[in-house]
Amino acid sequence: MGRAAPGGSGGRCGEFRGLVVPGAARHRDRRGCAGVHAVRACGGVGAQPPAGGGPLTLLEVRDLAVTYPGGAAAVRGVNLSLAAGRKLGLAGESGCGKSTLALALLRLLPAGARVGGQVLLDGEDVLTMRWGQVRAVRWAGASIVFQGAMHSLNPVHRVGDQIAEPILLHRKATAAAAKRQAGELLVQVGLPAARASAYPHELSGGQRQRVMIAMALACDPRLIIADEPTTALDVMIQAQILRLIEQLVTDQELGLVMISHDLAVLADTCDRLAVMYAGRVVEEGPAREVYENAAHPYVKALSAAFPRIGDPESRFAPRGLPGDPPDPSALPTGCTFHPRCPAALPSCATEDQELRESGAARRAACVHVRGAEPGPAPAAEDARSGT
Ligand SMILES: Nc1ncnc2c1ncn2[C@@H]1O[C@H](COP(=O)(O)OP(=O)(O)OP(=O)(O)O)[C@@H](O)[C@H]1O
Repeated sequence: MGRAAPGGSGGRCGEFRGLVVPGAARHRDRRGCAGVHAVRACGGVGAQPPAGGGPLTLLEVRDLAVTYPGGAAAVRGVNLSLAAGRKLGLAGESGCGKSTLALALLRLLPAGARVGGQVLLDGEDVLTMRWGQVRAVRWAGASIVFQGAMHSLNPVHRVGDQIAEPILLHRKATAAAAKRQAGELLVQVGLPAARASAYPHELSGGQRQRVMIAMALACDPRLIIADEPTTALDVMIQAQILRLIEQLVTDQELGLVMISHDLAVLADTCDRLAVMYAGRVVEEGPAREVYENAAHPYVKALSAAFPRIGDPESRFAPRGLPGDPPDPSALPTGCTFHPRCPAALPSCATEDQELRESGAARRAACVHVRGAEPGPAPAAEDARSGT
């Protein structure tokens, strides 16, 4: 494994919420900067467009691996690709490595975590950028919305000030301009601008999550990473927040990586779905197809665990998956799912499986999937056509 992660910042606002997508040819800017020059002026670094002149892949994750001190292999060889304006869902049981992957994308892992592979944002490898460069470009390219807004917002600062802070820091805006923009952002996420003067405890859970989304949008990112953004919310508010995120992604042509343990939510919200088990992606493809017709036994079991409207059997008796995910510091040999797999063959205890084609723009890592030879992740453009 490669590099040790620099110390993660647990700090608030300007310290921890984003990375610029450098050289963004189509970078939009609503608040003071324009185009690639603006990205540079705001701290970004330039990247050349692809030689063939094809569409820019917004995010490309290559062979990403993360091991925590003590040997927990939390992410193992993950490849993902995302184009602007597309939504990728990342699912899996608790402990399968979803949040670790999200933190690795933004170089927010705790000190001591070992990271290997590449995280390319518009072609620039975030993992090899100088630390100062990463800090310099945070917020304006990619930003993250964490679950549990109450814990992410500072309870003693007004929400408007918290939204304005990254604008002040990274846009070098005046206090008056940052305040005005914070109000505009609140309106954009469906709250009155006057709520800027509220403290977090004066808002409902759904309103706080809207504030978090406003903060994530503060510096015009091109990529949003939403880690369980609706976990603590009731179903009605959850639906509103999901629609809001979807609308923002579509209207502003952002890329979205949404993390959830809830396959049904991801199938509803995202174009593509990648399901992780024990640190690896075990199935990937068009979201609704993967959810409704999974190829991997783990994904089949996971999707059967959710009740479906119109399917009385599943509605009244959603099936669980016996057993627990393995300890990432003592993974089983062969296919890591084999101890729990209802379809395991004797060879699964010794032979690992790589992702291979399991249908149009679909891949799964299972001995029962008899597709083409294992290959790289579909390119962003394939991902577009696969939905
Ligand atoms: N700082 C850490 N040090 C050591 N191990 C860690 C650390 N953070 C996470 N892990 C381990 O890495 C594995 C993956 O954890 P991670 O939080 O990424 O999973 P997850 O899929 O996001 O789970 P959840 O859905 O519960 O948030 C787990 O086994 C966890 O115990």
